[in-house]
Amino acid sequence: MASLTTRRSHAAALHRQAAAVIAAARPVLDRAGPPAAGLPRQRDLAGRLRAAAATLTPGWLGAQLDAAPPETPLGASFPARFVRIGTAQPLDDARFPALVPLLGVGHLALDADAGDSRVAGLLRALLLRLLAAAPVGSLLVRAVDGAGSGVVFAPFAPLADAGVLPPPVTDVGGLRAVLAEAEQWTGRVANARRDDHSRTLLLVIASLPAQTDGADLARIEALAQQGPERGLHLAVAGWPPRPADGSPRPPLPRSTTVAVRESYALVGDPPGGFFSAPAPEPTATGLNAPVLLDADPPGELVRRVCDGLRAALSAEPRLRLTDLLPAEADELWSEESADGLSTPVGHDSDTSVTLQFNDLTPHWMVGGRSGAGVSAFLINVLYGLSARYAPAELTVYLLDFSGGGAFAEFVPSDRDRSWLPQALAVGVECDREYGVAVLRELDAELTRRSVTCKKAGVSRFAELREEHRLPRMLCVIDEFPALLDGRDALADEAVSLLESLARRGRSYGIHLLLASRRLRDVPALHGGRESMFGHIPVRVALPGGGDVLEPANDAAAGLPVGTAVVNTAGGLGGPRGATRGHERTVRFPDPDADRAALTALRHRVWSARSPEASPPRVFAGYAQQFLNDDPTYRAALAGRSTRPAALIGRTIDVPLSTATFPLDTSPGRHLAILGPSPIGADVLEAAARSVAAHHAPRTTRFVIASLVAAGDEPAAALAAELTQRQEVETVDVGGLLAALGGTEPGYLVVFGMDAAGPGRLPPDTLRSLLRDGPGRGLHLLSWWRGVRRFAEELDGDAREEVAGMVFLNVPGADVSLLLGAAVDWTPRPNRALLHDRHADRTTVIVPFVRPERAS
Ligand SMILES: Nc1ncnc2c1ncn2[C@@H]1O[C@H](COP(=O)(O)OP(=O)(O)OP(=O)(O)O)[C@@H](O)[C@H]1O
Repeated sequence: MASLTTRRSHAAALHRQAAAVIAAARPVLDRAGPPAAGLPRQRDLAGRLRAAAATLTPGWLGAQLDAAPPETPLGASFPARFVRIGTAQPLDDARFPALVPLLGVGHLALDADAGDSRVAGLLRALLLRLLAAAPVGSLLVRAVDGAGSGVVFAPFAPLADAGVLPPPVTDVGGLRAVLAEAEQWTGRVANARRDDHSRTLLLVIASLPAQTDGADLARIEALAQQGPERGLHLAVAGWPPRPADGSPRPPLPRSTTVAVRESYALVGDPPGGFFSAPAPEPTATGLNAPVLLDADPPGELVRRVCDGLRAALSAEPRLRLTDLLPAEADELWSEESADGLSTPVGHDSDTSVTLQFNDLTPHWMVGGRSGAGVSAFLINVLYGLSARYAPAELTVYLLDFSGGGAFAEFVPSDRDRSWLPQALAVGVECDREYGVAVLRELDAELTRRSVTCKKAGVSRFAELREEHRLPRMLCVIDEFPALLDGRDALADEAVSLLESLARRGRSYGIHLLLASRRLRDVPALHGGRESMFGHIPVRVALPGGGDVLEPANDAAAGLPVGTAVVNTAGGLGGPRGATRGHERTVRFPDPDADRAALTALRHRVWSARSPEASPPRVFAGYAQQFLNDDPTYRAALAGRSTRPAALIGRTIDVPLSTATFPLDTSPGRHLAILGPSPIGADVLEAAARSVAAHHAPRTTRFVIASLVAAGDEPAAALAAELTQRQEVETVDVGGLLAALGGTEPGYLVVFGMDAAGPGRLPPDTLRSLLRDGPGRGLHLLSWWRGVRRFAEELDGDAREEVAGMVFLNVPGADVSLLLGAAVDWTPRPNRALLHDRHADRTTVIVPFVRPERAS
């Protein structure tokens, strides 16, 4: 980047030049008089205005973009006080470029949004001119495209990685994040010494997102009011917005307005000035000539400029992951964790910046907008730690709620069998239930360690380590706010577990690394020491992640991708300009750019594991579960089981234990699977097969009936398989009615029992089977497609008569009604709710499905 002094003197020269041109143009305009002054004079005037425009908008700022591509080098025409937006055409044969003042002066507001292709084209032309003219890296752009899902800015996508123009935001949440960043930006520049005033933020709004409300619009207006002196400028399409509540919005403060008409546009007066001559008084008439807006620049030209900017920006040497790892020659796992864990997270200039998980800085929180590199930062930290600390020194739990699958590389897969030996449990696309199960496990470990500490009479982990070789434990939770979502018992439990770990973890070597891209949704982030976040001293703000810092700390405003503000004092700021020992801005590497090194390191670490090491326990939210893979089922098949039980699926806990429903002799020990989903047939089939496996061959019998088409195939397959081990009878509805009154021990397995027809199941027979059957070893396993039919057949006594229920796609309200208690359940694919009335337990499970459903 050119030195500040050179740039400043270049800017001053251009400014002097521009002032001279304005001075020269004024008498020309003054002499011109009203447009009726005669055609030759107007042609002459247009000629002189063309010449003035050439001086005011040199290079990219005024070039014809559709003609031969400009050869002008990038970054050569700043400051861009004026920029061309089109061609004014007072007469058929008299034209001159239409310029508006923008950077350093005000804003641009177009009354149509980018749904009008001319507006979209103009925004792209404007953006191209400004990006190409500005010294590389000095102009940062934030883009909003509510109606167009971001397509307006698609040609500029290559700039995202360079940090110049992150992917456009398209919803109201994104708009608010961008506004917050712009507000921080204006605050930052207001506090800055003049030297810091070297970058400009341009906010381009192609269209406002749906649900933008009055408060958002007021924020845009306030930014427009304060922006020009503070390095913030706006180009807003679709302003004034059409009022939803009937109150019209005023023009955007300090802006040049452009009214888009059928075949041309009208340009209003620039902020603080008039186009009309001051005779006798200037009047606000705007530019007295229709303007053809600049057309969409050729894609090839945009590509060339973006590539040029990327190349220029990457001229600064990029950090590589290997810069954060121990030197190749060093042994793996050479560090001890008694006093803490430490790893470099990036470089501040040439100096490596190291962070620690220790007594002083026990927990970290990372924030950034989506796409800002949150996953990249976490991956760097995990590789940095796993190269330095052996599994005996460090164990990690990884929970990913972001849906990004960033931790998938740490678990074995078909393509790569390696895993991270320090990882104990990994939740890929987690459920909250799984997250809470992991936190419970950590909390239990914390309690165990506190007892050990008491016994040993010590209060610090480092002292405990002198007696016991315990590893430090790190729990990384990507998108942790997902755990706190919802106002239910699970969210309450998650909060209290996180609080307990945040408060007490430091003394017992248990650490949290929390990350999120939507921290603005988390209340109490700055609630002081009494809040859980008050116990998280290390704050890492990536681009758009200023929320992790104290509200008055604006250090993260305008960070490009690949950089982060690292603060070890809970996000606290301090006087700008003063050296802040607790806060550094670092560059960090993109691990994706170094895939080969990453894979090599993972294999090295994996190969160094102990021969007894087992892979981490993995919970993949999307993974289906099959009875044949279940350890409890296998044990039953091998004769290692005691009591008969129906196996329904896998519980969402750390070991993924089998969800079972024991079938003992208590009245009501029957299982009803409820919901229209055809998975009901799968669950019933698994339940029946697993029950059969619990009995020695030829010691029980099954009566199987399928009353619905969706049950025919599973019923036939079940019958075929069970016949090999037990006595099996397949019956139709008549046979079923007879079997209901039977007394022999065994199992009635009914697919689609609701289809027996209203009133066909004799109530007394059914009730006596439900009550007395288990005592005689007779159980009913059934799938009902509708909860209502089930409740009707059982005459309102359903929950008394049938102790086990599995709910599939049944709404939470219906479940609560049936169970007579409020239940927090939202039906979703690959999940079911298992209720065992006798055990007083209701759990979310992953139900077993038939192997044919494997996806
Ligand atoms: N240090 C870096 N320098 C340059 N580019 C980077 C850097 N870190 C990450 N990136 C790039 O930024 C993009 C987003 O990175 P990453 O997936 O880590 O972000 P994220 O915040 O987790 O995003 P998401 O919300 O999509 O999960 C990727 O294309 C990545 O290659």
